[in-house]
Amino acid sequence: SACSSRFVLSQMHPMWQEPLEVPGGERQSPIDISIRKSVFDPNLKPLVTRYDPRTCQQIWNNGYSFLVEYDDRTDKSTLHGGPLEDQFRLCQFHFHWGENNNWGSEHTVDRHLYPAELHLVHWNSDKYSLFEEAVMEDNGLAVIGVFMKVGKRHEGLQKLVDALPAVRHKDSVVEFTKFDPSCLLPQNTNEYWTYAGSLTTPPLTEAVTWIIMKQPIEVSHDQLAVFRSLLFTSAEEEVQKSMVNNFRVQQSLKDRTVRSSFN
Ligand SMILES: COc1ccc([C@H]2OC(=S)NC2=O)c(OC)c1
Ligand SMILES: [Zn+2]
Repeated sequence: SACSSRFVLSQMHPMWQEPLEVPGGERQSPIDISIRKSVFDPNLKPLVTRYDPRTCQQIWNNGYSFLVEYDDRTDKSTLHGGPLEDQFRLCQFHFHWGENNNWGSEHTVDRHLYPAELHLVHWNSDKYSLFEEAVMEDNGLAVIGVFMKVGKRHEGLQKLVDALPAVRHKDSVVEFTKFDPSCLLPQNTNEYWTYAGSLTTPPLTEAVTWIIMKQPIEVSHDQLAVFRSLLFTSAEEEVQKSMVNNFRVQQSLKDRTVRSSFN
């Protein structure tokens, strides 16, 4: 699918150096979400996700995370509502995690770190015709962030976990079909925070309307351990590096307000 835009991601390497200045740099992600500083907005609508598992295509290890990629050539898997004015098309989801269960998420809530964070990536198909176009526009992307905490095994995630050994190395791809990503959403999707932000890896473009779920999902310790068995490095490289700590450091809120859909 277009949304992986291989040229961009392939230039990344695990410990990419943070660029000192990002063009604009007024709305960078991730951030710490301060509950008491967020502002309740009663006009925020419920989120509406309509995902068709038949659009699920493959899993790709891009050397920074692993992406589950969807066919985004038609409006079959979509997101609208919440803070969004337009309809957005699902193109991929991926995760960020740590080397242990003490850290790994990109966003934090009152400085609380989760062991991992899921990103469901959508682009504005009302205004643009390709992910590559949308990624350069300030209303181009909508990413749903879901925190993951260690607890009971997540049955829906297990199908994905079982496929990961096939994409252990950077640039490996495996067919992966009929997966409904709504099974990875918490049961309550009406409580979320939303703010204007950016991609958290190069190109770091300030194109993302963030929708961060208040309720985390539970996954087991063993399921997270399989994430950590992935490698940043390709099969040819002599020194293999575990794919862990693939998260960006927190960015300044600057002149932004985080809104909440709940009081
Ligand atoms: C070119 O496509 C990209 C590039 C980077 C990211 C990073 O930004 C966030 S958010 N997570 C990431 O890993 C991306 O995710 C939507 C998509
Ligand atoms: Zn991400």
